[in-house]
Amino acid sequence: MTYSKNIFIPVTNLCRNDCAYCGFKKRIEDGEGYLMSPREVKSILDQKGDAKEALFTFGERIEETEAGTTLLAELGYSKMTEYLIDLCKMAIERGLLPHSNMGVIEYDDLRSIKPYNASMGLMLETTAKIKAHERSPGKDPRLRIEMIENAGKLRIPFTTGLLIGIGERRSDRIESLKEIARIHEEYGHIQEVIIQPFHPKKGTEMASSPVPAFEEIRDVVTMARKILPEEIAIQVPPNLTSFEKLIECGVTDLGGISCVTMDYINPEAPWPVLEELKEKIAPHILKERLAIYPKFIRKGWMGEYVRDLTLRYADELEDDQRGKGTD
Ligand SMILES: O=c1nc2n(C[C@H](O)[C@H](O)[C@H](O)CO)c3cc(O)ccc3cc-2c(=O)[nH]1
Ligand SMILES: C[C@H]1O[C@@H](n2cnc3c(N)ncnc32)[C@H](O)[C@@H]1O
Ligand code: MET
Ligand code: SF4
Repeated sequence: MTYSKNIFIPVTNLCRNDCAYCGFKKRIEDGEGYLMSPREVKSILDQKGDAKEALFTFGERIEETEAGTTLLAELGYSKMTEYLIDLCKMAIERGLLPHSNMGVIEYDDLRSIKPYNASMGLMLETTAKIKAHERSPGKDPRLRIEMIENAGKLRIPFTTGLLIGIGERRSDRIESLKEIARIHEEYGHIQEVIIQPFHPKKGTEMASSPVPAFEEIRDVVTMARKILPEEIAIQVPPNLTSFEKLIECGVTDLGGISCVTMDYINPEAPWPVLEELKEKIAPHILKERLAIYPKFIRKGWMGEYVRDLTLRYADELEDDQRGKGTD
């Protein structure tokens, strides 16, 4: 069972979309929306401890909102990708491998940030047209599929996944998994697929929708293991699932775990302590990995500015894990 030691940087909670389940997105008008300044980001990066990954998360395309454009301009940028590049440079200088999830962005934007990232992510969520996405143009499955394909064309090691319990049917889950398998067959860049259960958030439209039953998550994981090629890891978040009971169905990864920052998307769900994780999965072994999987390190698919750091960390992990076998 693998995991990545990360720190979570929620760069902005402004967003052009409005997903009915999301408690992360906030509005300037309500006094809760923000765009972090470089100084704020720096202060999080400086608390990194032994983390090796910086997870940059965003609401989508804030340039398309008036408040977003204004706040970016105040920092001296006209595009979020330009700002992200500077944040990635800060992370790399401090020994962190960037993994960015900006939501749906254009091919040229993706290309511009690739050199500064070890890997990137975008949840497909579902191929179905659902009510929870009716105010979210960026959740059109065609756009998401296109972006995941673009990442493949650019040889970006990629994380995607399904969000379970947002109004999709079982047949939609199967179709979504088959779609990811199809894309991977063409480009070979998917390193992991997250099976993420919906968790209700106070004050959102889906605040009283039920969480998916454990049996449903187990069913999706089991189908994922059958539909996806063996080389793709299946990830479940350890703070939202009984991951130890899913090992037999094919879960091999717990994603990013932070000792410093909380899960800003699911703030009500604290990260488990590593020692507890180890006990829970025994006799299986918990093993640290990087934001980019070994296969893609061998292929040299990381961005050029994270190459040296990636190789150094890969060596270090290999040395640590030889003999010891754990940690
Ligand atoms: O690419 C993504 N990575 C997500 N990750 C990152 C993921 O866990 C790891 O950082 C990747 O596995 C890196 O390879 C999360 C990490 C958290 O700590 C909390 C939530 C997420 C959610 C996502 C996500 O939606 N997309
Ligand atoms: C970072 C990822 O978190 C997921 N996400 C957004 N809102 C929720 C929620 N209420 N419960 C679980 N996951 C959520 C989205 O799929 C996003 O891509
Ligand atoms: N807004 C992006 C998405 O939904 C990134 C994470 S959600 C806070 O895909
Ligand atoms: S889930 Fe992502 S895209 Fe949807 S509203 Fe929240 S931040 Fe925006």
